Amino acid sequence: MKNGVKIDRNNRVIFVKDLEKSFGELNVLSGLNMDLFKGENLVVMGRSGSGKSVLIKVISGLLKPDKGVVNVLGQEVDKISTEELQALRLKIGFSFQSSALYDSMTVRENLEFPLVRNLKNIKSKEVDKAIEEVLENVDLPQTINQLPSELSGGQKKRIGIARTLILKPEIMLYDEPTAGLDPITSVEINNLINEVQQKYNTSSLIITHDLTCAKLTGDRVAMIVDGNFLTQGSFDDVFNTNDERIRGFYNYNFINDNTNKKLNNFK
Ligand SMILES: Nc1ncnc2c1ncn2[C@@H]1O[C@H](COP(=O)(O)OP(=O)(O)OP(=O)(O)O)[C@@H](O)[C@H]1O
Repeated sequence: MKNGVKIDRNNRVIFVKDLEKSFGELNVLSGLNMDLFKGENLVVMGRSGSGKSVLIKVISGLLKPDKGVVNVLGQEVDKISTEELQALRLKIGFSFQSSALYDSMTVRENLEFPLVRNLKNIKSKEVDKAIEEVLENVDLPQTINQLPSELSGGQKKRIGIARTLILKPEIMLYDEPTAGLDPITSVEINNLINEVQQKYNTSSLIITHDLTCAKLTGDRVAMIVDGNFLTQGSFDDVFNTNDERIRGFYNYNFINDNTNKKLNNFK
């Protein structure tokens, strides 16, 4: 148990079995198996082009698998209707690098948008309450009337996460949550990911190259090599290995990012 978070290993919110996905001659995922348990943060790492984003896209129904089972909250994403998939997606929060805020809208308007678009009958009092609550939870209530241009990179990221959380998703998918942030802000975002896990009881899949992020947020870390998870376990279990493919990933990360190294030693 991490920070009072309970992981229910009898409840798999996502399970992927023997997943295969190719593009022409390129085999990206070849028989991948994955479980995400209720309340768990699972970090998926792997070299650029190893198929991490493809995995997220298959799980969210944006790409069809060639073979295998992809079950999300009890439903097989490639077998359900478009309407069912839309309803399922409402239970999944996407925090992608591309999910930028609308520049011409205030923080309030940015947060209001997903609510009124997805919950047609919501009353304005409920909207106000939800906005207030989510801003408290990301620790930015004072920004409510500001424009994105008036926020720091870290604040924008927090509001982006708030915009996802406002629909109270059961699963969060984070794609490179700390990319482009300075090391201190990255640690703040990592802490926020853990707070979200606690406060919203979400299960999260976190795709990252950032070892500090993996160490701080991951209850379990999995490494994709050659289209499948080569290994998975605690951060220390995964990286405490002589396997050159994993040692290489680890060493390369530190050689190329001394700040991460300092932060990691600091923990
Ligand atoms: N729609 C597509 N059509 C053709 N090839 C694709 C498509 N989507 C992904 N690929 C290929 O699949 C491979 C895996 O891509 P993916 O984006 O999943 O990598 P990644 O592990 O997320 O990389 P990065 O860490 O750089 O984001 C790449 O070689 C990519 O070019």
